[in-house]
Parts: sequence; structure tokens; C-alpha cells
Amino acid sequence: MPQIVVEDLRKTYRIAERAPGLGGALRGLWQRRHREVQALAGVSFQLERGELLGFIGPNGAGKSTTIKVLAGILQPDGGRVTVDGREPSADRQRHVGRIGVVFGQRTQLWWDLPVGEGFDLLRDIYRVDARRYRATRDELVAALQLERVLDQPVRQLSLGQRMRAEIAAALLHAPDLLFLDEPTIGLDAPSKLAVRDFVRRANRERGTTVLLTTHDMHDIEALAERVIVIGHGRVLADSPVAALRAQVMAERRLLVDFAETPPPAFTQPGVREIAREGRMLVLGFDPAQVAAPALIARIATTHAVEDIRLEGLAIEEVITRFYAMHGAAEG
Ligand SMILES: Nc1ncnc2c1ncn2[C@@H]1O[C@H](COP(=O)(O)OP(=O)(O)OP(=O)(O)O)[C@@H](O)[C@H]1O
Repeated sequence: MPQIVVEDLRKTYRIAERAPGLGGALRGLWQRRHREVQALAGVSFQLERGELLGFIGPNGAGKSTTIKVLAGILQPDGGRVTVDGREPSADRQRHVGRIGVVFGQRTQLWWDLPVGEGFDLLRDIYRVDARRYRATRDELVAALQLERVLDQPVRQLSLGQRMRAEIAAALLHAPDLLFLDEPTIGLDAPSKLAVRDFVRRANRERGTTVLLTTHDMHDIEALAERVIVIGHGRVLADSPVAALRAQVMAERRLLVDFAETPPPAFTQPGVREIAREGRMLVLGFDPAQVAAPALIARIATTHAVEDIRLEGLAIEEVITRFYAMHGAAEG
């Protein structure tokens, strides 16, 4: 049975509206006007134990709302959600003891308390057995290189240090399910790598299930095998990253540097010549018709070549094209 089951999840926010000016403020006293924002319009997906899912979409697509529902912070208007068989918002107390949540934009630690003391408070809140707590904390502190900041108040930490402390805080009670909402936002390159490396290890070595939202497509490329793309509160795609790439890229490019003058015409079904310059030939091919390794092998065995490079579309561009194809830009 999947660890997470989400079926036809719906959530609409009501926002109080006020007409401008003093007149508007006065009218608002007895006549409240509301505007509705449909954040989730029927989201369904499942997640198996041990998976690492990239949950992506443009701003305002409904990613954080989904995570808040899954974490039991927000009650949905419709649909069904179960996590390990529990209904998050109905069974909140038990639920939060079994999951870890990191919101990149918010802290769950205490701003003025030293990191280590914040960790101890979480031990008490989650009622973690003292011995088990010490073992988990020491392991997390070492893995996330937090030794030097344990006695520093959270407000003094750099963003990278704080994010590593947040991830440790979310895992102190050893949950086997982790929700990460933009954990690399604003981090410099080394800090991003450290976070990615830790998340990958937690997933591969400990089997922690991870649901990750991010706008950094390098996170997706480095970590996720499967992605769900959401836009306007709906699932637009749920597929392996490679399949998404294939869906967007009708044609791939192969750049070949020949050791001598390239053959005058390069013909093969599904392959066309795009350009030639000196000894370099640019070929375009349809990945559904021609497998890249077979094409490379054929060229390399029939001609003297110096170099062959497959031109990959950067994942950022793949996703941008996908959003454009589905009219999913920010709404
Ligand atoms: N508390 C709230 N009250 C009113 N509207 C909200 C609230 N939270 C979110 N929304 C609206 O719901 C929609 C979905 O927001 P959500 O935060 O889930 O998107 P997101 O995909 O996480 O976006 P981002 O990538 O910008 O973080 C947006 O239109 C947003 O303005």
C-alpha cells in the first residue's frame, strides 16, 4: 500500500476584500466582501515508501498548500488524503510525531535560543526517548556539520547554517517521511550541495521517503527520479524526469567532430543534418525513433571521429517549455 494517497484534493481560500479609501473601510464594517482563490482543484497522486518525489510548478501552483494539507496544518475542502493510513488533519498529534517538515521560508527553531537548546526542546515536544535522541542528534549534527553552531542563537546563523539546522530539527524524532518545501532557496552553491547530498543519503541509505518542492531544477536533476508538475491547482504531469524531457524535446542534437572531412550526406531514418562547419556536423534526431547510444555507436564505428557530444537541453529549459505547453505560467 502506498505511504501517501491523495485523491481529488481541493482547497479554496477566501480572502476578505476591501474597497479602497475611507468609504471602503466604512462599508467593510458591515458588509464584508470576499474573493475566492482555488489553490487545489482536484489533485491526485500516490507516493510509495522510500520514494524521492520532486513536486514542482510555477509560483502559486498549489505546492505549499498540498504540503500543508499533507502535514496536517491545513484542512482540505474536499478529497481524501492518507499518510501511512492516517488522515493528517484529523489525527494531527500522532501525525506530526511521524513526519518531518521543513519550510525553507520559515523557521521551526526558536530565534533567540541556541541551536542545541532548540533541539532539546523538540526532544521534549516529540517525547523522544533520551538515549535515542542523543544518538539521532549526534548523527545529524555530524552529517550536517552543525558542531560549531550548536551554542549559537538561531538568529545569528547564516542562511546555509540555518537550513542545515532546520533539516536536523525536522529529523530529530526519526520520522521516515520528510516534506521539504524549498529547502535550497537562497543558499549558495556549497550549501545547496550539502543539503542535496544529505537528502540523497537520507533517502538512499535510510529509506526516508521525501517529497521535495523546489524552483531549483538542479535539485530535481540531482535528486528526483520522478516528478509531479502542478499548475493552477492540478497535476499536469506525473512521470520520470527522463519521460518529461522526452515529452518536451521532439528532437535531440548530436554534435560530431570528424577526424577528416565529414561524409557529404548523412542519411538515416529519423536523423537529419542541421548544420556543418568545417569538420563538425550537427545532427538532429527523434529520440522516439532513434536511440542515442545506437546512433553514436554507428557513427563511431563507420567514421574516424574525434569527439561526439549529445546536446542536452538544460532541465530548466525543459521545465520552462513544459509550463509554456500547458499554459501553466504563474496564475
Ligand atoms: N493563506 C492563504 N490565503 C489566501 N490565499 C492563499 C493562501 N495561501 C496560498 N494562497 C493562494 O493559493 C494559491 C496557491 O498557493 P501555494 O502557496 O500553494 O502555491 P505554491 O505552488 O507553493 O507557490 P510558490 O512556488 O510561489 O511557493 C496561490 O494563488 C496563493 O496566492
